[in-house]
Amino acid sequence: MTERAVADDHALAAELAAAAGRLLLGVRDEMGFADGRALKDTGDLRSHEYLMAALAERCPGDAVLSEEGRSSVAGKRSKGDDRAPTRNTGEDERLSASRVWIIDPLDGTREFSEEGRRDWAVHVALWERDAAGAARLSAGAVALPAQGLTLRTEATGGAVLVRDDPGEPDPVTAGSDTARRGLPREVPLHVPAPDPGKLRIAVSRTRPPEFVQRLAEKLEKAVAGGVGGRPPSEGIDVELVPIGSAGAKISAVLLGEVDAYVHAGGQYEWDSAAPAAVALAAGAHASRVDGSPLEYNRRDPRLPDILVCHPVSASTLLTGIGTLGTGGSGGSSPHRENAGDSLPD
Ligand SMILES: Nc1ncnc2c1ncn2[C@@H]1O[C@H](COP(=O)(O)O)[C@@H](OP(=O)(O)O)[C@H]1O
Ligand SMILES: [Mg+2]
Repeated sequence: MTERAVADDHALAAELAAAAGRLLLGVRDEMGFADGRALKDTGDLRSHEYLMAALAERCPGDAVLSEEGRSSVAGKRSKGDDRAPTRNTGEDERLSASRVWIIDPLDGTREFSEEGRRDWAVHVALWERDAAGAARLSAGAVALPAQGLTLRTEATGGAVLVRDDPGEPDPVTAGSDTARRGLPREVPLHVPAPDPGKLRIAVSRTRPPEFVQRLAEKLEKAVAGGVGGRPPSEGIDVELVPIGSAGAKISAVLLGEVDAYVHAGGQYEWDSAAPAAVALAAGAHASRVDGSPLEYNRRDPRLPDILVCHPVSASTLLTGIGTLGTGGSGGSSPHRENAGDSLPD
């Protein structure tokens, strides 16, 4: 059963992601950074509870898959908060639902707990199956609360960048965001093309896949097809850029701060659903590292690898990954489900 409580799922996703982001900034202010473990747990749990309650109120009847609602952490507690997390929709009900919200209440939990870091995010995505059975991510929003930004899909099919508060100087977002001040509150978001002959690839700060270094070396020597207009086999100047949070890395691609995000070796649907929805709406390439589509709302939520980039770079990166021989996920095939996925923080 589906009861629609809102006219615009895109606006709702952005509203909830941004509100959870404000809540998380408040948790940082309230707790400080002395006890990182407690800060991470409290942030995870409070954002989860906020989003679960908001979705139950605004979209009763929709299913929800949250990182923090997994049955495996049903007994998880945070210091100072002794409630168990609200559970996700049951698996069978979720798999037969036509609308499923896939949320990561705090992506980049580790960075959230480190003072001064801005690379953490809130992810809110909507997966829908239509009457003909076709499934897709239909809406998504990624809030970057410490950067004062939300990236979201919109009803007309594109994506927009929303600045939290264009008028007010914000000490947290001062720094590199100064140049953005004075821009309109909402601007269309289109993935920028890379500079010719250059590729900045975002990787995990703490778990960069081993094969990405080899990919960089391969691309620097020669490539099967040119990047950004550079002729084939000239080689590319590759820079690996460590950033925390899948949402922050994919946002960095869409904001032109890097040119690609490559990950393998473990991740879950909630880590990529919202940023992939926004990336696709912004005209980016987003796929598994073997080029197959990202699929969501499956029984097993592991989705261990991803490539996001401008379409002009996709074949070069996919070909480069393919020639490494191990597949992107560090095993015999990029599709190998890594039974050893480490549990997120
Ligand atoms: N090998 C792995 N196994 C499981 N999850 C992983 C993973 N590598 C990264 N992730 C998850 O992907 C998100 C981004 O990671 P990173 O910052 O290292 O790129 C994090 O989500 P959370 O912060 O929500 O736990 C992290 O837990
Ligand atoms: Mg995550």
